[in-house]
Amino acid sequence: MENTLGLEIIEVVEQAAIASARWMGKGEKNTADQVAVEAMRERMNKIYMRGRIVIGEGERDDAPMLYIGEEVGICSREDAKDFCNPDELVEIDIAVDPCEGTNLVAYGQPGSMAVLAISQKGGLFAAPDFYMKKLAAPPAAKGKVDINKSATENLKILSECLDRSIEELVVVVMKRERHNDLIKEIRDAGARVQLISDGDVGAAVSCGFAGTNIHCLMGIGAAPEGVISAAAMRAMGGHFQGQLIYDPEVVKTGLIGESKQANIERLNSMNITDIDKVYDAHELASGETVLFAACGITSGNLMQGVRFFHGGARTQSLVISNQSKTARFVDTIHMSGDSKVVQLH
Ligand SMILES: O=C(COP(=O)(O)O)[C@@H](O)[C@H](O)[C@H](O)[C@H](O)COP(=O)(O)O
Ligand SMILES: [Mn+2]
Ligand SMILES: [Mn+2]
Repeated sequence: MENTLGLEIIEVVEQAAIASARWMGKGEKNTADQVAVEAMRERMNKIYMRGRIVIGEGERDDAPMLYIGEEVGICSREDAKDFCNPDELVEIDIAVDPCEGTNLVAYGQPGSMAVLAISQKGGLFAAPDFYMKKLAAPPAAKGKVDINKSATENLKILSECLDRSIEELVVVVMKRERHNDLIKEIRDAGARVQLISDGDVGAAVSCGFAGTNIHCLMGIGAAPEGVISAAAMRAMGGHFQGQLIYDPEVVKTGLIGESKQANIERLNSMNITDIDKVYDAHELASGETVLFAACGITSGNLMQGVRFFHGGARTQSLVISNQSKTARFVDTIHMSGDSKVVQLH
């Protein structure tokens, strides 16, 4: 699966990032999102595959979505039998966030990306559009930190695993009212907090790499983003745990359904009966092959954002594969038809 898809999915995230980056700093988050969705869909539909979107986006804010259940790829077309041999066909599931950090793009802030995760059919947890409590940490702390432990305990464990003092640790937390106590606890324990307004996929994946100066992600973000983050961490051997949050009182933003009871019923109707289950990366991204691909829209810890020149653009992407055990950074110059200049820097 990886060999045939690897290069093409880079182009999928590249095209989404380029489209969205044209709206960087324009204050129009829905447009930045919509153009990314359209570019991602258009490029995915040119791939020789039968793909199904298991995680799309847009339910929360009526954004234009690659909708859940949407079939993508040449081999999903009605006339697919003319091009695709069913015996050779691999059916894949895809989780997408064409513009992760729409606010970041709209306001020209760092850390936005076009991102997706791919696995065999059934290989990605079809997370509902709920919130998720998350804990991400470097490979050295995998299975040692635990979302059921307090932040203070986890920081002690992390400090031992990474062989550095708690004061030398940086924990990313989304700046939300719901995290006020968590932030205080982390600071009281001696660690430093990096507050982000949006974009917890980038923060989670940053924990997987030494040298990003991010050692942990704690707190509550969205569940779909949790699955995409888990795919990356599964592929690179980092720690990721997620627990669905269904009580609006905990989330505080109010964007989580009408009531706790209604949310529980919704989860049950989706066959999620163990509603407090803590999922690890292998459960959220359980397929034999897991691929994660992202392309920077605005620059962040992991990737540079899109840089335009005379109609062309330069992008930086990251593809992580559990099969080849690679984290591949891809730097691409996209030349427009009549480029007079192919800009190197
Ligand atoms: O920041 C985020 C926004 O994602 P997007 O809508 O694709 O631009 C995500 O990274 C967060 O995980 C999540 O969506 C957020 O925490 C949920 O929103 P909020 O209610 O503002 O906390
Ligand atoms: Mn997102
Ligand atoms: Mn998004």
